[in-house]
Amino acid sequence: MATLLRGVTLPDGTRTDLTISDDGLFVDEAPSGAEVVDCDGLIALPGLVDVHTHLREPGREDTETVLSGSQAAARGGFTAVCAMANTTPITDTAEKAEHIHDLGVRAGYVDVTVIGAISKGLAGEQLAELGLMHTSAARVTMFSDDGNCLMNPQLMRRALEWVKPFDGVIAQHAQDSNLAGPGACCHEGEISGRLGLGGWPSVAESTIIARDVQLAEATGSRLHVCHVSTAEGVDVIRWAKARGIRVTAEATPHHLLLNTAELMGYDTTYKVNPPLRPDEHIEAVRAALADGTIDVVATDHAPHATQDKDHAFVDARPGMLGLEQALSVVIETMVNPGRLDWAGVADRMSHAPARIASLSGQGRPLAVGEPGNVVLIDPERVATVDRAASASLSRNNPYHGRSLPDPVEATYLRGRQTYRR
Ligand SMILES: NC(=O)N[C@@H](CC(=O)O)C(=O)O
Ligand SMILES: [Zn+2]
Ligand SMILES: [Zn+2]
Repeated sequence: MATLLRGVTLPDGTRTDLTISDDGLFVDEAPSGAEVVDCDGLIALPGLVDVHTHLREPGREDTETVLSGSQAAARGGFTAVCAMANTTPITDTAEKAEHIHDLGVRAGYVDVTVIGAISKGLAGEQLAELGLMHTSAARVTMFSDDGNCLMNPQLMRRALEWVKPFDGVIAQHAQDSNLAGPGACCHEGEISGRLGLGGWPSVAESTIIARDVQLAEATGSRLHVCHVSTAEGVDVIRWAKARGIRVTAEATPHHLLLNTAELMGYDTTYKVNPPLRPDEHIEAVRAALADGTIDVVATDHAPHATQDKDHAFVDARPGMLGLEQALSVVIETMVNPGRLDWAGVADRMSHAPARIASLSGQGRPLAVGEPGNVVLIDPERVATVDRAASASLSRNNPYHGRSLPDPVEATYLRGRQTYRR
């Protein structure tokens, strides 16, 4: 059915009517019989795009399926997510990529784009079927061993060379475990010492980024840096961009809001890779997102079962949820303090991620002739996060009990409503 969003405010502040036709495109005139939605006080953003989502299907459907993760994404205002390759089995062949692509189409809540593994089995030894995954029906353009850092520089170089002809991108989980203390699970510093937890120094991140941007320069290929969490990492990316190296980077909501002190109670909800950092790093990440050194916000939505989190801190699985509160955290940390305006949010959470993932029908302007992908938000609304009130099958929500913006009123994927409060 056609939809008329009456009196909605665009990211640039202008007020207008937006109409989406039956066939899912923005059009000039509302056909008779269009559903009219009163958008007084609401802002329309282009549907959000997440370049870093963990759906756990196949393998751990008890923690997330393509369907449940897609529903969580729609609730968070997303119209597209990119599904990471560290499922069971690993997404390292064309056939496995097509399977996940099909599940995404069948679910129908968001466009699910498949990220392929760089190395077979994420083992870091041999390249996966990069070319075949790209030419498959899944049209994979982004590859990542996320969960593991691709350590072998030779393999990294080859992967960058492989994807260059089709302008693919290699996404790196930059974390050198050779620099980590035994059982590392906390930022290396005062708190890791007090808690007796193994530490990840910030240079474990920045030294890998430094290596990889130089390989990207040497090959002329595109590198994307996952979950940048350190001031040193930001500095290297800023240097690389100034040189014209083709590097993009993401920040997660949790690294924008939460600091190392969350670990003081040994609550394993806060165990994540890379670890939560002290305030000076959070400030560097926020500043980099504001000035564009970090291109996008990506959730790193990482669902885990309670029984996989209910362990001593060192043994619990790392990762936390992100899809449903990503925009809330960006409003709290970037918009409300005046560091990003709504056009900036549209860029960091829709336009730029769609460009990185080569999604031609996503991240487009809210304009006649474009696909009707849109999220309606109430910028004033605030609520207490309840981990039980979630479309995700997992409950490792790090924002549980916090008062945060609660903006998402409705999400439309090519004109079809995929979420309504
Ligand atoms: N972020 C995490 O701590 N965990 C992720 C993997 C990853 O993003 O590295 C997961 O798959 O659970
Ligand atoms: Zn990672
Ligand atoms: Zn991840």
